[in-house]
Amino acid sequence: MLFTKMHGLGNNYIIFNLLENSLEEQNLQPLAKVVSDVNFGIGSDGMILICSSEIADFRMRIFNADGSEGKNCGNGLRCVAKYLYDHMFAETESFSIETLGGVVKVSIRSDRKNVAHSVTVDMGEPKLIKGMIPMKGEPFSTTINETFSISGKEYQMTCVSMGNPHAIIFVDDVDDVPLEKIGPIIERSELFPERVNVGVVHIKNNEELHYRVWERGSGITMACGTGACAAVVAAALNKKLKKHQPVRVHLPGGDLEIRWDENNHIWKTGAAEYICHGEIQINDSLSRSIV
Ligand SMILES: N[C@H](CCC[C@H](N)C(=O)O)C(=O)O
Repeated sequence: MLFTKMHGLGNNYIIFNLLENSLEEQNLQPLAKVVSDVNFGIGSDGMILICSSEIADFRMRIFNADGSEGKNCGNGLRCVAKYLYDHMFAETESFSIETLGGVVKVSIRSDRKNVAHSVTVDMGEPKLIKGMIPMKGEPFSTTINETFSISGKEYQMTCVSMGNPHAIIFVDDVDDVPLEKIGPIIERSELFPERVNVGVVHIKNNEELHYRVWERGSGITMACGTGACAAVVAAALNKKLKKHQPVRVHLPGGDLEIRWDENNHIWKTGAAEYICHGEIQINDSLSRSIV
């Protein structure tokens, strides 16, 4: 099976294009763990399938490194958009992609230096009520800087869904937080029935913030596009940043520009790059591990 490995700010995915591979979509979920596992597969933060859609121009499915299916993936969307445009599946620079978290609109543009494409994605509207995150509690209430005690430690969290769930914690220094310790504890807390992505945020000034993530199903990654959107929403909800202004989000893998617009849509602009193309043989040992 042919694949393309791409990344958005270091958050990297193995992409299988089912528009040109005659692959059975439903049989591929177990492959996510195998291709993500460096010891056995190609090594990545997860796997993405490009599929046909009944309601949009294309459809994207995203699987985390542990094989769980995510409902959205901001960095993955930019990679898929660039791939579809570069490989002429998309005839125009703007098109729509269906995800489990909803349909998003993407637009490709060469960046100012005309060196590499940057991709702008309309990530749609953030969901703020507990029932939509989803998380335990009164389903129509929001979680803004609420204190929760998890495994004996208190965390002040603001929770946002960008089609996938994010718990945001404001800190003085994102690098001074043992995210590899608290991430899995919060991710698997009974507060979140579908688990949660955990992000720590430091507001640098009124136009910039730093963000680090422990991703649901993948652990620490270099960047998280939906998480960066959730971080900007949480900062505005906590009146740490003004709504509607562009915010530069600094992640370990690079920067994203995020804007929460006047129509309640979140816009994300950033790069998407190729890493390699290749072919994976579904031989006996591999097929044994994916059936
Ligand atoms: N781990 C996430 C999916 C990947 C999201 C992230 N890579 C992004 O760029 O948004 C989840 O299970 O919700």
